[in-house]
Amino acid sequence: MIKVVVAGALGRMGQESCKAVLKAEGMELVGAVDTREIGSPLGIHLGIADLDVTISDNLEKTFQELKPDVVIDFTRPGVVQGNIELALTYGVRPVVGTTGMSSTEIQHFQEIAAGKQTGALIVPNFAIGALLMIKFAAEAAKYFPHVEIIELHHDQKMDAPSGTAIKTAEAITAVRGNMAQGMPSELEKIEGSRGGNYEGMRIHSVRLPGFVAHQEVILGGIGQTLTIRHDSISRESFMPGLLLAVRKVMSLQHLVYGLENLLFE
Ligand SMILES: NC(=O)C1=CN([C@@H]2O[C@H](COP(=O)(O)OP(=O)(O)OC[C@H]3O[C@@H](n4cnc5c(N)ncnc54)[C@H](OP(=O)(O)O)[C@@H]3O)[C@@H](O)[C@H]2O)C=CC1
Ligand SMILES: O=C(O)C1=N[C@H](C(=O)O)C[C@H](O)C1
Repeated sequence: MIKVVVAGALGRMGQESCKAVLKAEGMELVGAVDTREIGSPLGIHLGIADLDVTISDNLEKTFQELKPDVVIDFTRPGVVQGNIELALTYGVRPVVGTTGMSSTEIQHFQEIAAGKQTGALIVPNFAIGALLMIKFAAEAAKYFPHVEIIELHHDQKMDAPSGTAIKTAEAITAVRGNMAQGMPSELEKIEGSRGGNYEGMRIHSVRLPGFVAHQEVILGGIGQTLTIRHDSISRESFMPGLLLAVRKVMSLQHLVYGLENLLFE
C-alpha cells in the first residue's frame, strides 16, 4: 500500500485528488492538510461516510505521526516551496501539482532530492491530453517556429502565465531557441496587449468564470496556421496522470519535472 497525504485537501484539486486516491488500488489516503476546517472529518467535505481522516493544519506533525510514502501538493505558490522542503527532510516523496515556482526553485529541489536520493515529481499539468499537446507543439515548431500561446483558465487562478504555458514554451524553445517574432518596432498602445515574452514567444493569459483549464498553441507559417488545442473540461481530467505519478515516484531516486518524462520514455 502506498500511504498518501494530500496538502491543500479542501481545494478544488485537493478534493478531487482525495477522492481519486480513495478509489485507487494499492493506495491508502492516510492524511489531509489544509488551512480551513481544521479538525473536521474529511468525509463530510467529500460526501463520504466512514472515512477515518481528519483535516490537520500541520504538515510536519502529519509526516511524523503518519509516516506517509507520498505527499500530493495542490496548495498555492509561496506555500508549496516549504512543503517540498519538509517532505524531502522527512523522506516523503512529493508529487507536486502546484504551479508558480521559478526554474531556480525547481533546480534547488532537484539538487536536494538528488542528494538525498529521494523520488520527487513536479508536474505542471497531469492531464495526458495536455502532455500530448506540448509534445505535438514542440514537434510542430521544428517546421513552424513562429508560435504564440493562449492559455485560458477560471478566474480564481493565482498565477499567470499557467505552469502548462511555461512548460510548453520551454519545450518549444528547446527546439527553436530564442527567436524574435513580429516587428521589432511594434507599437503596443495598451501595455501588455502583446502578452508576456518568453524567449521571443508571446504568451497570453485569459481569466474568466466558466473556464476550467484550456490552451491553444498557434503556429504560423507562410499562408497557413496550425492550432493545437487542449481542453480540461473537468478536474477529473488530471486524475489518471496524478495516480500514475504517485505510482512512478515510488521508484524514482531524483526529482523529475514534467510527467512527459516518465510517460513518453
Ligand atoms: N498540475 C496540474 O495538473 C494542476 C495544477 N493545478 C495547480 O494546483 C494549485 C491548486 O489549485 P486549486 O485546487 O484550483 O486551488 P484552491 O485554491 O482551490 O486550493 C488550494 C487549497 O490549498 C489550501 N492551502 C493554502 N495554504 C495552505 C497551507 N499552508 N497548507 C495546506 N493547505 C493550504 C487552500 O486553503 P485557503 O483557501 O484557505 O487558502 C485551498 O484549500 C494551483 O497552483 C494550480 O495552478 C491545478 C489544476 C491542475
Ligand atoms: O490553476 C489551474 O486550474 C491549473 N493549473 C495548472 C497550470 O498552471 O498549468 C494546470 C492546469 O492548467 C489547471
